[in-house]
Amino acid sequence: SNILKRNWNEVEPDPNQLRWMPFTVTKASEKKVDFVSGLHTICGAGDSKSRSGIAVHIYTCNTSMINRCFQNSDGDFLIVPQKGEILITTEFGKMMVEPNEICVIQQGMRFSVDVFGETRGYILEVYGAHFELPDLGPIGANGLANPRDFQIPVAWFEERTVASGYTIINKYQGKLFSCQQDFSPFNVVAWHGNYTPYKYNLENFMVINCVAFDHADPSIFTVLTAKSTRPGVAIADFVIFPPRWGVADRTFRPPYYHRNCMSEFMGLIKGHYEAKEEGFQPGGASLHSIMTPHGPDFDCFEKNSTAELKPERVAEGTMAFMFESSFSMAVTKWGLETCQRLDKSYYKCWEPLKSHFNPNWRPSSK
Ligand SMILES: O=C(O)Cc1cc(O)ccc1O
Ligand SMILES: [Fe+2]
Repeated sequence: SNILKRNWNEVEPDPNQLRWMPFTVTKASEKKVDFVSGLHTICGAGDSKSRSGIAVHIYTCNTSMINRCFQNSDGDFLIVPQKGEILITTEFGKMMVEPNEICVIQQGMRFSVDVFGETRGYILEVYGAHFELPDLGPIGANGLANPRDFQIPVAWFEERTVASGYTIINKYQGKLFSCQQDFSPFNVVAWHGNYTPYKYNLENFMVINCVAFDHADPSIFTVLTAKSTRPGVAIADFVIFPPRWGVADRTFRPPYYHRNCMSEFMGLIKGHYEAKEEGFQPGGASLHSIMTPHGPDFDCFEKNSTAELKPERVAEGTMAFMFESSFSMAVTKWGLETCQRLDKSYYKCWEPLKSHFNPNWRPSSK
């Protein structure tokens, strides 16, 4: 696997807007790749040793893990399947996780992944913090991701001897180690407590959006957050762009053009992202780094500069998401070179932008 080996300085920093075409899934007939051998680190920052930082990984695989399991000693994994469901066996039981669902496997939990064909997804890893629901503030008692919709495994065990050897793979300080034993580690008969893996279906997200004017900060779409010690500044937020109604008056409804103090790594589970109908594809990704300008492409800008502002469905049939972090992320050599999926013409999507500013325009007195 292409797990980050040593540091975040393998390649020169690149502040440009970056976009990746869908990451390649190797065919099983060419080469068998399982969840662990198909893990690739694309970007991140910080360090698991000081318990501070994050990493974003892409997994692409075609084969189940057989008599092997994985344990991450460095942090928690938030897994976002994009293609193919994954059956995760953990010490707590099993979870089937499909695209449009997400799951969290915390630090140290051993798990094995079965797949059922070509499989791809995204992983947000945080060192030294756990994911939690965001504070709802003035939203109050309920909304966004509700606790009732999180599912945890039912205890399941096997007492299985593996004479040929069962391999435990341990990610420790960014490197993979392995050891062998002659039995399955999933021999936990019962458990209690609340340190468990869990999954969540993104369809259950109770979307809150602007109903008067202006474009709400997408933090309103936060599903889970890994908080830092500074209130309001997350280590990382997992944010989604679900199907919803757009009704704002006197407003350019798509995402605004902006630079900001967060790194925005985006992926697409299905459909089209509202700010980029073309080019940003399911199974691909983009990274807009701290203070790097970005926003809708030319086509989106033109369409929405003249569109009549009637109520309309936004993002129907799609699910884009963002790993948003206060860390300034480095991109790995795999991300920039080895994967060969970098879209070198990404910047061209903004080149035709024209100014529509008319200094003589006045609000009409209707
Ligand atoms: O950049 C993006 O596409 C993500 C995003 C969406 C939005 O609606 C407002 C701000 C923002 O960063
Ligand atoms: Fe943004």
